[in-house]
Amino acid sequence: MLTLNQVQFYYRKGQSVLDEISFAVKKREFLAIVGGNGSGKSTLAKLMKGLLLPKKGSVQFNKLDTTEPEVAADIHRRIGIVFQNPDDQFITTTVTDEIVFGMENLRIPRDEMHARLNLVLKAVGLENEAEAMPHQLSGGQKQRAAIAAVLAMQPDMIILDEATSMLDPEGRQQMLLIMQELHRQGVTIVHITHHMDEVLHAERVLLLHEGHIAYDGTPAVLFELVALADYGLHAPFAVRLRQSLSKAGPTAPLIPDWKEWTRSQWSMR
Ligand SMILES: Nc1ncnc2c1ncn2[C@@H]1O[C@H](COP(=O)(O)OP(=O)(O)OP(=O)(O)O)[C@@H](O)[C@H]1O
Repeated sequence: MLTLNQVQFYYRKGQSVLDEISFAVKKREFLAIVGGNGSGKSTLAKLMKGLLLPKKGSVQFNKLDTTEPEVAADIHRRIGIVFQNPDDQFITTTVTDEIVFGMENLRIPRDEMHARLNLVLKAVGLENEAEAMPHQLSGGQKQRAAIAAVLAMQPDMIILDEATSMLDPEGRQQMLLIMQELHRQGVTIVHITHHMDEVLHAERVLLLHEGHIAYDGTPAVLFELVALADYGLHAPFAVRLRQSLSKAGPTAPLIPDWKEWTRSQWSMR
């Protein structure tokens, strides 16, 4: 569906941000992309959406190069993106207008637009906020409104670029449930995050480090075999707890020494 082949990108010549990036996102896949600060995740998201073009190599959507002008319009409709800061993505004054805006650009007939509007509001649980102004919404509601606006275009793929990072635990949980449901319905999901517990929901994870792919595989193997601390990351709480308990062996007390355990977790960071 989306193929990156030997991609290199820099903002300033001689200062490569991404190098030799090759991977393919398969249709209906749930892919997570993780990496420390400045590892190139957002840059990669923009290359995948065709908002940036590679300096070397190629990004192809359904075998067509993102450098081709006619491919840009197709990608605009078929790959949606939701960014980190919900306040940066609203251009209209109500949730409904925000959702309708993209559809008007696509010249969707009025009846169809109305049907899609109701569908996407329901999908993200914002039926009662249809006429609300975006700035009146909570952080989680804003991100759900942003997803609804993207969904109304009926994309094949949604890229969420740290879209959960500014949300409280409940907001994050709701977003994860929406991602899982969309994935179940056949939408390809690319979830960029630094919350490692969210990676557990993905089928596959890419670890970016200093502009290179350091790992491409299942979350289970990543947590089991990769020294995440070397990449400025640490495994989810549940995985670390299990590893600590299994290290302690079968004779370990049922209630672990929490003080000792917490100390060891902090020293891993
Ligand atoms: N518009 C820009 N102009 C110049 N340099 C940039 C620009 N955007 C990003 N960079 C640089 O590119 C590198 C990768 O940044 P990017 O935002 O892609 O990383 P990231 O992994 O998403 O980081 P974070 O997790 O901190 O958001 C960083 O060194 C950053 O300073």
